[in-house]
Amino acid sequence: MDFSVLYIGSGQATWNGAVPLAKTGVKIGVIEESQYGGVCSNKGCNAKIILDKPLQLIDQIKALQGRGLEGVPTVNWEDLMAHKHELIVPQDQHGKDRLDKAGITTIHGHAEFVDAHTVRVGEKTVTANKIVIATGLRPHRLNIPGAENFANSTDFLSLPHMPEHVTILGGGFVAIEFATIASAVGAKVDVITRGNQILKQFPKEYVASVQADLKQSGVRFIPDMNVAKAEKNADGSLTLFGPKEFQLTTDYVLDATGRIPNHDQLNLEAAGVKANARGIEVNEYLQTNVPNIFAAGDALDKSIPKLTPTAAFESRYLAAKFMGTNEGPIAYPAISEIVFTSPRIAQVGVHLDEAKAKPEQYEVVSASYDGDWYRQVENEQGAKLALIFDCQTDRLVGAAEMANAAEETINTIVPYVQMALTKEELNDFVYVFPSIAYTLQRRLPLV
Ligand SMILES: Cc1cc2nc3c(=O)[nH]c(=O)nc-3n(C[C@H](O)[C@H](O)[C@H](O)COP(=O)(O)OP(=O)(O)OC[C@H]3O[C@@H](n4cnc5c(N)ncnc54)[C@H](O)[C@@H]3O)c2cc1C
Ligand SMILES: NC(=O)c1ccc[n+]([C@@H]2O[C@H](COP(=O)([O-])OP(=O)(O)OC[C@H]3O[C@@H](n4cnc5c(N)ncnc54)[C@H](O)[C@@H]3O)[C@@H](O)[C@H]2O)c1
Repeated sequence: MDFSVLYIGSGQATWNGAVPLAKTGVKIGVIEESQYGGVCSNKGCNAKIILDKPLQLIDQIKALQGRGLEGVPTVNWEDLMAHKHELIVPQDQHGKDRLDKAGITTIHGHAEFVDAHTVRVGEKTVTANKIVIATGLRPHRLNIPGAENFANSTDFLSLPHMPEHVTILGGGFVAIEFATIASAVGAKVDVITRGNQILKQFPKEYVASVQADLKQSGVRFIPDMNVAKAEKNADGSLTLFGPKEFQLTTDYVLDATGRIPNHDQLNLEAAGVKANARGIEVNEYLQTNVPNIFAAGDALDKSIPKLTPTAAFESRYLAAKFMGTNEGPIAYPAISEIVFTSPRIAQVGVHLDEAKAKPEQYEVVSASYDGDWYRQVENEQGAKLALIFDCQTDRLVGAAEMANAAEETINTIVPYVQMALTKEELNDFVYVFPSIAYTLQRRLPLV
């Protein structure tokens, strides 16, 4: 065999585990058809946050107008994009260097199964004892006439100039994060959804508040609309058509209707690996129905969110399994997630809406930060936190926050939920002061 372990794909689901595994002397190969490091490093989280962060700063500066700050900076999208390119373009090479340095063999090209131990890349075939499918997702494209004129998230993240009028299809993460960015940069933004709810996995109350803020800043939401076709006009604009004579002309359409697995291009049948429209089917050891073939990351059919930290966790789990240091099934910790709106919404563990629906099982301790002196320093209005306790054990099982720094608060809470601390134990920490985490402790039920 050419390799002990062969990974297909080089994203978070691969390198987090492959690098430490290679350091133990295991012979590893990685096949990547596009950029090393995968979506997050090259066309996902990292690029998005570079474009988002300065816009969040502007919001914070706006909140302090007349309170010591005068004048609001304007965004120069072209310069911001150049800054993004400067940081993101080298990621492909960094991704390859990381693998090279660990002694991993990299192969650039499209991988397809020949059989359960053999993979073809162009003219070449390679063999391995174990194979990990970590091929991720690609943008879904609406199946309607004219959809070839729509942009996807990768296009938006390299948009050279912000169009005057941006229309976004979908109400998930990409749709709402990119609507936030486009609107803050000054575009007129429409968000068209086939249902009437956006960001379904986040607390309804917080989502309604963020949506109201977006509306206030000019974003127009068009719910319950299935766009049926698009036509390109002579001036380059696009006209969308829908039922009940719906018609909308815009400069740019972003198709943010989700992401689909790449496994349909792997010739899985040759290896006999089972998969469905959601991803590769695995057991609790991330093993497919073919014993020497495993899968990790976004490529999986899984119920937990398809995110960078979950892909990285699965990658490390598989490496530990291959090293023989973890023989057990995968045991996911409390999962946290965030949507980068302004303010952010973040959560960990049991979801707030589920807790509210089951008062006999969960106690919800809600707190508003309004009036909190440290939030007044930044004049932040409307920030909210909810802590969720299990009624029987009195232990913390979840939390949600809507605030500018929600990522930091929720990260502070992640270990508490993971360790299922009691209210008393939550008070046994001494934080630096003044700080966001200290503010959080002031919101705990016993204080
Ligand atoms: C716009 C956007 C923003 C995001 N923001 C966040 C965020 O803020 N926080 C967060 O946690 N997550 C975010 N995500 C999700 C995150 O990027 C993914 O969960 C993560 O990248 C999954 O890693 P992965 O290794 O499973 O897959 P990927 O990163 O998709 O890697 C799979 C790799 O496999 C390669 N590949 C596929 N098929 C083949 C083949 N046949 N042969 C060879 N190579 C192949 C692909 O080229 C790709 O490089 C975002 C995603 C997008 C699109
Ligand atoms: N902050 C973050 O962690 C972050 C940010 C961006 C993306 N991501 C990840 O990237 C992935 C993709 O995000 P996304 O926003 O593309 O997908 P998504 O699944 O979050 O949202 C897709 C949206 O498109 C709608 N939709 C689906 N099919 C449709 C159709 N035929 N017609 C009209 N609307 C349709 C859905 O109702 C939903 O509102 C997710 O796995 C997400 O976890 C995460």
